[in-house]
Amino acid sequence: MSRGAAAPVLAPAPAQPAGERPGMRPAHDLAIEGVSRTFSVRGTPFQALDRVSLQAQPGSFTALIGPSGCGKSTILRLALGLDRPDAGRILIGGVEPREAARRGDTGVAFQDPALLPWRSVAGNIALPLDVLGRSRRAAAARIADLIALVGLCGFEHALPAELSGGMRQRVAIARALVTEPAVLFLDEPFGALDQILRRQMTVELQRIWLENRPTTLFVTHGIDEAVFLADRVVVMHSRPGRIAEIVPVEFPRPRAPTLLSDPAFHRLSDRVAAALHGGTGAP
Ligand SMILES: Nc1ncnc2c1ncn2[C@@H]1O[C@H](COP(=O)(O)OP(=O)(O)OP(=O)(O)O)[C@@H](O)[C@H]1O
Repeated sequence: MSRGAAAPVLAPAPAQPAGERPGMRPAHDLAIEGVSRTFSVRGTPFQALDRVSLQAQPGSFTALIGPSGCGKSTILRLALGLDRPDAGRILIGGVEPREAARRGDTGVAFQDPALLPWRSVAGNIALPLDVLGRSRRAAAARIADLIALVGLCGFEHALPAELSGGMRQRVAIARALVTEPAVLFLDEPFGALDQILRRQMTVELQRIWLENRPTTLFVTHGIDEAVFLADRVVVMHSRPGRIAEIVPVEFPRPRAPTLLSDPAFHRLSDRVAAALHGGTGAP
């Protein structure tokens, strides 16, 4: 579905019109429909996901938060076509995840940036193009743009060992964007960073996302970063993994770092915390 098509049920429209640049591919919608997944753990069935349904409108930013083991990464693995659901289905722009991945319509960054140590910054960013058999030369301008976008000008030829943790994570985000994905998946991309860097990267991610506006599903344990970045926070509970509540976030964009100390921000964060802890608000 192209940007501007009729809105599916759950996702709110992005607060501002998407800032498309010439040549950018339009964002796709993401439809997770009644997805269940049971694993076998030492011969005993373990239901990781129970009928999870979620619709994300093109260009929307959804944060997914929940206790450890509630199935957040499992949802991402299914949406990336790395695993298959037992029931239900996932469609990305109307096609199955494996087909979307084959077309380069999905991009992903994980907590561990997993850069190839022998490749430069530019070489690591180009990796998905190599995997898809696309010309790196044709994408040279795109790679240079991404290096500027993530603030790494001057480090094009640096090796991962020569970068800080935050710089490596920026490379991973640029790599996730190199195919101009219509849907971007981020699995705790700042989970390994210290608190100060994590906050800086949260603000940076907003800037990067506003440039491209891919439909984004952002998995995090951080309530602050979920509320700061997202159009809505999807709260999951575990055993079995399911959606407990969806909290809309209506602060206008771009959101300034001062929002983090705004009483309205704290009220919303408290609401997410209460949903997370079963309505009790207990830590
Ligand atoms: N391949 C697998 N085989 C068996 N069990 C699995 C497999 N993958 C995931 N699980 C189980 O499914 C549940 C959900 O795992 P998942 O990694 O999706 O959780 P999560 O919410 O991402 O957790 P965290 O926040 O700790 O990363 C866990 O109990 C996990 O042990």
